[in-house]
Amino acid sequence: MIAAAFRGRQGSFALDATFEAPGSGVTALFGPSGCGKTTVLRCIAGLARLPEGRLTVNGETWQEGRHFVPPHRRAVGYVFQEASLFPHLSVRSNLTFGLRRAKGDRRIREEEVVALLGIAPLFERPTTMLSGGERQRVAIGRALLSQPQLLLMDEPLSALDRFSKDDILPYLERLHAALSIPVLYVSHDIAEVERLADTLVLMEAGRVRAAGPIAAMVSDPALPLIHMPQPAAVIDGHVVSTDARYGLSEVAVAGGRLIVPGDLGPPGARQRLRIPANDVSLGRNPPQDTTILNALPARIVGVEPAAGHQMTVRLALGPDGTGAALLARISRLSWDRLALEPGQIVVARLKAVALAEPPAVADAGGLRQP
Ligand SMILES: Nc1ncnc2c1ncn2[C@@H]1O[C@H](COP(=O)(O)OP(=O)(O)OP(=O)(O)O)[C@@H](O)[C@H]1O
Repeated sequence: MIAAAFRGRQGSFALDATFEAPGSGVTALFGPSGCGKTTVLRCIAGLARLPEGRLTVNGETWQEGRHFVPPHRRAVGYVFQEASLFPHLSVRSNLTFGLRRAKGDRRIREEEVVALLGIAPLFERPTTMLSGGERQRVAIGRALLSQPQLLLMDEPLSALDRFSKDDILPYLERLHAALSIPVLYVSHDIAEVERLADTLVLMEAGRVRAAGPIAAMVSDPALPLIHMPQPAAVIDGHVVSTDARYGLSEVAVAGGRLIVPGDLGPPGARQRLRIPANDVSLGRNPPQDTTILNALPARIVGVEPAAGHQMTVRLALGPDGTGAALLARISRLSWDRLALEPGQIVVARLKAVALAEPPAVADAGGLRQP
């Protein structure tokens, strides 16, 4: 468990941020530019010290009153927007530098990090001959090999172009699945956060507006996320079966089963599904003669007005309407024509189910501690 509370000023900026994050998994700090996300990470790393601060990380107190553990004594891995690799060293030597900084037990093993991030083919290259995405993978590897208790990532993808982002995201997803240490991940890209995070800390103007499990936060009508132009539901599930002939997998989620493109791994493998509200339509009856693969019963929980005479309908999957939260963006006209109202059981039709598909690299499951 990470418990943080930082209060004070940096120049004209006032920070008053208090939150708790689980001791494992990815916690995203999300909010508009200038709301204080980087400042919070710097306080956690000990690079900034506000007059009032309290920080405990998995039972160790790093800051309280006058007690302040200096940055070099905090077991923190820090990955920045632009990878700051040593230009005169090869990839291998950059990684070894991380290992040399390691204190205490070497819980995170080099072979595992290399496999997880797909770095082996890059070993002998000078870092000046890497793409942006490759540089970030090496920077993440180096940070992990310093054996941190906590990994801090500050917009690690924001300096990358779309292609490099798409290249590196699956590696981050694998990292997430294999890593036992907690990750604090700063981003202002909600789609990225929805793919990676378990917990969301929503910041606004130096304060924490709300914090909690991401699936609940993205569909909470009291929070701004559902009111954004392209809201999406986040649903975690596990693979039930795969069908090689059709290139599909069946994923069980609370309240139903979804058919998803691709081979998503063996039965039992966990999968995160991100379902944009614009890809969900509603009907009163099961569809007939349609190419849509996923049509599931769901209960209308509530409805929020959206721009352009549209509505965002909040749903709970399952014939009894108690399953995972789903969102549908429909026109006001459709809502009236179908005479929809909260409490009704409807059929949600999912046009596409985007999800986090892990890359085909060697297994690095050993990273997870027992
Ligand atoms: N050392 C400093 N002295 C004075 N002001 C600072 C200092 N560091 C940051 N700020 C200001 O504090 C505010 C919060 O900055 P911060 O970088 O933490 O925001 P952010 O949410 O990470 O933004 P972004 O998403 O753009 O990176 C900004 O207004 C910034 O200009």
